[in-house]
Amino acid sequence: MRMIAASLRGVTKDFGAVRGLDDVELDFRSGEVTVLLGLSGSGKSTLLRHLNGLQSPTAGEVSVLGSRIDAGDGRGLRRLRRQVGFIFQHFHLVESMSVLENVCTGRLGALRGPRLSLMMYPRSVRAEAMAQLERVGMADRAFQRADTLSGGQKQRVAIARALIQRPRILLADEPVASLDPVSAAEVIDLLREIGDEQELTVICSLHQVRTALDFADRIVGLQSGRVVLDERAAGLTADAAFSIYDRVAQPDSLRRVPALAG
Ligand SMILES: Nc1ncnc2c1ncn2[C@@H]1O[C@H](COP(=O)(O)OP(=O)(O)OP(=O)(O)O)[C@@H](O)[C@H]1O
Repeated sequence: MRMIAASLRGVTKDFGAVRGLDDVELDFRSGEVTVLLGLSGSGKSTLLRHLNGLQSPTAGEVSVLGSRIDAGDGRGLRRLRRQVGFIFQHFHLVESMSVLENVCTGRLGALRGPRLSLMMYPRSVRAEAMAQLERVGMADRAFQRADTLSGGQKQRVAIARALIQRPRILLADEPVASLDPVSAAEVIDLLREIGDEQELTVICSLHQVRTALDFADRIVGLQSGRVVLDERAAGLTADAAFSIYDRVAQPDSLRRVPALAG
């Protein structure tokens, strides 16, 4: 029986009059790859941000690795966050820094004081950053500036930066949305391989339904902040997965907070 790595209990998130998440109840099992599907605005990013404490729920509880991430003090939150890697659509690398230094920044949370250059990182961190770059196939680019890389290469570096944190959970918010199909497939394959090797709990939002079915162990479909589908990927047909998009009405059907609805 797999442990629960993270859970949301009755999580609702309101942004003023807009409900971003609506009574979400989910457990994420350790070592499992879950893909979040849903239209733009359905709440995928909001859900991911709740799992690393970037956002707090309006109601409900979020637990990560056995601790409440929504209710901890600053120190507890930082400790938990170190175990949760985050990969973004637009990579969020420091473009003017070398690839190697970008990866080293993934360790900043565990080091005291600022690091103004690569040589200010301990040798052990630099060696580990290089090992992570080897793992993602980017070691030969270590001393290049990040802004000289292609999108697929940047995402590999961003993965290495997340891995140097030694996370137990890896969150990925549309990690291939900015990539060409070949680079996207390579990045998805890499995430799956690394997830399996390191027994990471991976929670990833995607817009590519067929890729999601190949990549994931489990598919969660969101619609206007609600979970409308929660199935093992292996038992799910593409038609059933696509149906979460069919069932949605017009984009202006964003659910309103009842008390404020006109
Ligand atoms: N900081 C915010 N302030 C106000 N509204 C927000 C904020 N963040 C999200 N929302 C709203 O919450 C809802 C869910 O947004 P979210 O970004 O989670 O959707 P998404 O499924 O990730 O969309 P996409 O696929 O475009 O990234 C949307 O209606 C969005 O406009």
